Amino acid sequence: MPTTPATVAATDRHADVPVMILTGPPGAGKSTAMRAFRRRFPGLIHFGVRVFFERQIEQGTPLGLRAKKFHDTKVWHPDELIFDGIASWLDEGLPAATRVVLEGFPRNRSQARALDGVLGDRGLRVDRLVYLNVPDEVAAARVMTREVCTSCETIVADAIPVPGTACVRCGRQLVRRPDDDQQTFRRRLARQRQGAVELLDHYEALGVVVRIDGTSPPAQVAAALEVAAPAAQIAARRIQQPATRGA
Ligand SMILES: Nc1ncnc2c1ncn2[C@@H]1O[C@H](COP(=O)(O)OP(=O)(O)O)[C@@H](O)[C@H]1O
Repeated sequence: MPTTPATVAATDRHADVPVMILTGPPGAGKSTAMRAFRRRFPGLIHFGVRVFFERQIEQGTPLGLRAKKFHDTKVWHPDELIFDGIASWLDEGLPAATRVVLEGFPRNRSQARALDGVLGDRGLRVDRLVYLNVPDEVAAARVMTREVCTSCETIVADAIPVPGTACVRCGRQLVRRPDDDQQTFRRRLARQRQGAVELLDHYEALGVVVRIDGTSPPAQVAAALEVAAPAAQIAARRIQQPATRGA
């Protein structure tokens, strides 16, 4: 898309909002680290494919209706649906956002390129990709004992899951995630590892990758994430570089 004065003005509106991707294998501790990170940065908007579409389904939105059949069959959502979701989420959240975090997304090079275009249309670009990594067996052990709250998304681990236990934070029911069975986990892990190679390659070429050891205690992971987070002023240089789609 050619850049005209009108599109430059439109895209520059969000030029000071830093964008971070937080990714890594299932069980690396992304959601846990994000809980601390969100508390630290008010005004942060946070996108995760699973949670975003679960909410859309609950609310019966047009995006939720499209997502339901993929959700029910545990099939990955098609890219077109995910990008429609991200675009609508960004357009709703950006006017009041202080920073943007995408968790567990994109998953491969083609999604990364498409994301760069969607962000570029809004004057944004990825300032940091944090890769939170753990060995496969650590990931497996964590995921097999993980329980999540049906209401506030608190995550509980390191205990033998007792279905029906109450959440310590809000008292609602804890459940196992439907995709946390051994077979689905192994499939997700293999696919994640495969996509990560080209994803890291893509963002390493842009000089934005930081790796964090997810086997460290949660407080240490949270501190490392805070250090890795892009500063708001990094984004200011984008004003000189109005985006062109697919560049
Ligand atoms: N640094 C950590 N050390 C030990 N256990 C952790 C750590 N971070 C997360 N966990 C636990 O591991 C499980 C997976 O964490 P979660 O944040 O849900 O991972 P992800 O979002 O990457 O799939 C959860 O049960 C969580 O409580």
